[in-house]
Amino acid sequence: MKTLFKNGVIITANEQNEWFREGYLLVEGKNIVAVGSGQPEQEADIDQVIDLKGQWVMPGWVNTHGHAAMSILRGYADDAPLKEWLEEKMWPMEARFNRDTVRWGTALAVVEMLKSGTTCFVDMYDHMDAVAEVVEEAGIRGVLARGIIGLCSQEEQTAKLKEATEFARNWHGQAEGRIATMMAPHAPYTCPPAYIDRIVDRAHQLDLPVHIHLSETAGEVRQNVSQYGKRPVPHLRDIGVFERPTLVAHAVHLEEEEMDILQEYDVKISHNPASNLKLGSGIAQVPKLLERGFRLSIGTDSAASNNNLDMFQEVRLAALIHKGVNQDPTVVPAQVALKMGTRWGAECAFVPHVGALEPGKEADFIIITPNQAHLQPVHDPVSHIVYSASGSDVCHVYVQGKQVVKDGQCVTLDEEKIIYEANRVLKELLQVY
Ligand SMILES: CSC[C@H]1O[C@@H](n2cnc3c(O)ncnc32)[C@H](O)[C@@H]1O
Ligand SMILES: [Zn+2]
Repeated sequence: MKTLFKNGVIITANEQNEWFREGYLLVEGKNIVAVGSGQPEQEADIDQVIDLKGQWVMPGWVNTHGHAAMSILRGYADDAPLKEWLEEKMWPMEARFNRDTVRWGTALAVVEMLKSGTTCFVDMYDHMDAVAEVVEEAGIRGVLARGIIGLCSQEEQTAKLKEATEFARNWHGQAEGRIATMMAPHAPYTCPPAYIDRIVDRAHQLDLPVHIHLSETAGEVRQNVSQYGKRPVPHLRDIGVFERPTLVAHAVHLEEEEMDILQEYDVKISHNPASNLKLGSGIAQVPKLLERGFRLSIGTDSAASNNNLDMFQEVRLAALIHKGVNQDPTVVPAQVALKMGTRWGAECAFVPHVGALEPGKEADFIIITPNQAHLQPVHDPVSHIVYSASGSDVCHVYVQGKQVVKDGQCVTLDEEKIIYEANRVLKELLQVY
């Protein structure tokens, strides 16, 4: 099946740094087969032609860090620092989560993400079979890992590792290739070094990347130094984590030598500005990292610390906050922010076959209607996407060439039922609490 999307404004961060052009996108099955300016030379063998009438087409956002099921806890505990928020609020509630809680919390998050233009998300959580089933049904793309907290007995550690391994093995490549898996020790402060070593060994055996929280707060860095005599980056390097392709979340508190190490091992970074602000964790040194050549990505973290999953808002924040902090409006320009949310996001999530509109990539893209007061007049669509648009401007979403959002509504999931079920599972949680 070949579908031609014509008369659009094609917006993408390509390697030539051409940002947009009036033209067309040709999709065959799962893949983009042609992108061009003006009209295609011939339409003879095309099955379906969609006239975009000037609408904007861009790659779907890649959200490189989150915990989807925690949307159940959105607004449950605000205005607390990470340690207290985790230990006194999140972990006691999560201890009561079951497969059903995770299923409906994740479905709620996936509807929110798809409707706001995210076509791929990275997720670290528990009951991951339920997450993978939602991904399969929704038609979204997911890079999924069973998050492992090792503050428990040897027996429990072994059981968690077995579960993570089975999940990673069973689901990698499933859902027509839309699911990829990783191994995810939660953080250096929740996993003893010997346990991280075992998890990384398993990642080697399965040939999978590693995903881990890193240096989110100054407190955890201090704890790492007093417990292990090293800051978290050399600590993880010495355990051997970075011998695997690794994606770290946050990376707020880094010294120059730690940046050197991350660069030496080509470690990928997910920048989570809203969560870092809301939990009072700090602000990552994004301009410095970009200057060093890191191809950074952006993540929302969970709806319990953000408190939404709209990548337009996250990308806008990433573009704005560093200008203010550094008193320099030239840092993180709109084009770089767009790359972080799309092409570089895909690289950091180890799905380089998406994240851009070019032949050879899979057809994960979104369509935005620019005929709205807040998106007019148009000097530069990239500017409007980063600084003016929001998730509610997304009309249509395609993943692997298949439409999953039509006229702003998710066509693969039943939003009304999901909202009902999410409220039901929350009520059940609160009753036993
Ligand atoms: C073991 S599943 C994932 C685990 O991570 C917790 N979590 C959520 N947000 C954060 C964050 O910003 N830093 C560290 N850990 C976080 C979540 O509550 C789950 O327990
Ligand atoms: Zn997290």
